[in-house]
Amino acid sequence: MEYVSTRGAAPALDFRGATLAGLASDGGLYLPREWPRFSADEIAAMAGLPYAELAARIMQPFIGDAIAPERLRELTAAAYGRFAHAAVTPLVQLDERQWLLELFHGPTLAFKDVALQFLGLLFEEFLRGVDDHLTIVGATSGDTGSAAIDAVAGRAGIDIFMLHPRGRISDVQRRQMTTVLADNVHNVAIEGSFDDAQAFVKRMFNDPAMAGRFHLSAVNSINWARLMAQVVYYFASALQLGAPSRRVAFSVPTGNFGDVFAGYVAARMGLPVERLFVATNVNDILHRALSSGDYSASTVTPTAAPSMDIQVSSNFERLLFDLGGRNGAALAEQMAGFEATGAMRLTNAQREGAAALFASARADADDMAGAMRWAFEATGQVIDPHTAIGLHAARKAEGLGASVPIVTLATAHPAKFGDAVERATGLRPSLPARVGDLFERAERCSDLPGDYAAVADFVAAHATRQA
Ligand SMILES: Cc1ncc(COP(=O)(O)O)c(C=O)c1O
Ligand SMILES: N[C@@H](CCOP(=O)(O)O)C(=O)O
Repeated sequence: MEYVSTRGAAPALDFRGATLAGLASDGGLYLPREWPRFSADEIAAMAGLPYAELAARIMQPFIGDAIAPERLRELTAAAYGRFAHAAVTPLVQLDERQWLLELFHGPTLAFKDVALQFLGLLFEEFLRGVDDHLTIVGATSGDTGSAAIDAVAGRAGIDIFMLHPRGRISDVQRRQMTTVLADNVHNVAIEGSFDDAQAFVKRMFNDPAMAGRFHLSAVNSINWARLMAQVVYYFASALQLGAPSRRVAFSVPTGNFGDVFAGYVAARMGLPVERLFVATNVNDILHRALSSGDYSASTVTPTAAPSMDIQVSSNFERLLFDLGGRNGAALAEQMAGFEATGAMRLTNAQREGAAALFASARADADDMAGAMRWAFEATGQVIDPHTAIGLHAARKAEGLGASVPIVTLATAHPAKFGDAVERATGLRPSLPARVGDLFERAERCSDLPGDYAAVADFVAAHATRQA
């Protein structure tokens, strides 16, 4: 399988190249040249497969001959063997129509583990026996950071630098990163928002002084391999609910548009997805873009769902590229306009294409707390604030046939956001034993100003090997 950049100017790469590169050299994001498709019979034949086997089946067409099928099955078995639930991503029924897809049974309690446990193994696989060293630079609003650090801490041939916005993530999220003291892990708290951190990361990939000197790589969802692994749980849940004979809708708490784009990919591969609900908090650029075509960033407002406090959604570019006829030059121009002014309008083709599958909803603080309360009081489920935003959208969903179930992606364990859950429900969820004595451990983190040069100097000073 060949991968092309959304901005059309970077060289096409194979799966290994796209995974190790992360971001394309023209500033674009890699996508497969075409979508592999499964027939209804092929999808039906996947029903009942163990998760690791299903993952290998779904991902093989994207990976091609970069990894042999037997080896891929070994890697997925190792990645998903670390999950605390035998089903890996179990489904829980809330009422006749509403379901939760629990994605937080991995080591760091958020959906990011599903892709990052696998990506850590992929990096190791691709670096084995070659003289190479990766300098991973990432940005996190709380969950990607801990999942990526867990996946690569102590691995040979890798340094990881993880930027988070100081004071804007929960204590559990921060400690899950800063208490990992492996030599190859560097946590950096910057002054500013997640968007600032993400902008520094992207700038570094396009800074010859850094990209020419280090083999930079990405663990954020700008890396295609992240999204590919997230496609699997759409298939897993839909199959359990009767796909391919039955259509299924999903409601996805959304920030960087990675998770919901994985749902779009599942639909392009043949999964009968009736609708994808893009659920945002008050940082609602995606809701505005999908409902009125206005993609304009404003200041990030801190909320009780901090992982979704995002205004510049990296993966939206992938959707605009795919819906806009895959014209890299036109998209590069559209994105350059956005980068210069902070605003852009979707074209008619992009709006109409999106409207065929996506709908959107925005939840404010009361909506979010209300959904947490409803889940607890009506169904006995304690859910986290991000999941609550998805559930709010799912419960408001209109225009779906009576037989269509709605699956809300439960993206984080409620104990990661204990204060907000307790405020809404009166119950404080306890941390699962697998995260250990998080609050007893020492922390290590460097504070930096919200300044690109300071971040680049820090990475250059601490990276252990140049390219
Ligand atoms: C708990 C949680 N829910 C939802 C999201 C949004 O996912 P995405 O950025 O893929 O849209 C994130 C962060 O990405 C998150 O950490
Ligand atoms: N919510 C994320 C933000 C980064 O998203 P990613 O999926 O692009 O890595 C986080 O928790 O860090």
